[in-house]
Amino acid sequence: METSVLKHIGILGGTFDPVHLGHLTLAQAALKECNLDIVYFVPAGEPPHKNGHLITPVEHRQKMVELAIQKHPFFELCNFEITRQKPSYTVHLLNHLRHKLPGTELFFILGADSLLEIESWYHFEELFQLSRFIVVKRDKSTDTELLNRVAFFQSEFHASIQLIHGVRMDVSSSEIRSRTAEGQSILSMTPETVQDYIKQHGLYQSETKGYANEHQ
Ligand SMILES: Nc1ncnc2c1ncn2[C@@H]1O[C@H](COP(=O)(O)OP(=O)(O)OP(=O)(O)O)[C@@H](O)[C@H]1O
Ligand SMILES: O=C(O)c1ccc[n+]([C@@H]2O[C@H](COP(=O)([O-])O)[C@@H](O)[C@H]2O)c1
Repeated sequence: METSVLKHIGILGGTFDPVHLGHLTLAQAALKECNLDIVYFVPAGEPPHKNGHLITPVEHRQKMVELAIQKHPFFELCNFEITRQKPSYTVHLLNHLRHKLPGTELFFILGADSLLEIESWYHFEELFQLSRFIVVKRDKSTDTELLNRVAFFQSEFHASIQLIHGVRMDVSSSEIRSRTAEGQSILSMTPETVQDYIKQHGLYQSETKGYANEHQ
């Protein structure tokens, strides 16, 4: 899409190991409710905080995102964090987009679980100056906890945070990985094209390893 006509750009960063319907629902809800022109999906080359499991090589994660969004006219892949310096700090991504896309408003999209941890992110105060935030509640946080944090970020850092309610999709990448490892179905958790890719490449065969068999 021609970037000069874009005014409101949504950015959904993630490990996407693998991408799933929760991500797509989140992006769709943000697009609609916040009048975004486009949502960029940004796979993290080296996710700063994901050290619980071995991350699948980014080429696979990127390909699965491409397959998941290929038919959606307002979703696009942004490969900035794949090609650039590691680890994938969001402050670098947002600074890059600010310079590349002057005159546009950036909206970083994230689940409430991520917002509640944002103070541990690299240069987190700067994030609130660079972008607005769109946050959707997942399952763990209570409303009070979330609302308190939002109020704190607004008063302390002049953050612009828009909460989206009523979008609830209880699916996670970790559940897909563990179900795949146990040989259970992941039907209706991620698009069919992604399910086929996971099968074809033998991803997530063991619970502790994210690597494809071909990389072991
Ligand atoms: N089901 C969901 N509903 C709302 N937001 C989600 C959902 N799944 C992921 N997100 C958000 O999408 C972003 C990227 O998520 P990520 O790629 O880490 O997926 P994940 O399902 O959380 O992975 P994992 O289970 O491995 O922790 C984060 O901001 C996260 O909060
Ligand atoms: O910048 C940071 O320090 C930072 C720390 C944790 C997560 N992030 C970003 O938050 C997004 C979601 O991360 P994750 O780990 O839930 O996939 C993704 O774009 C990460 O790069 C960013």
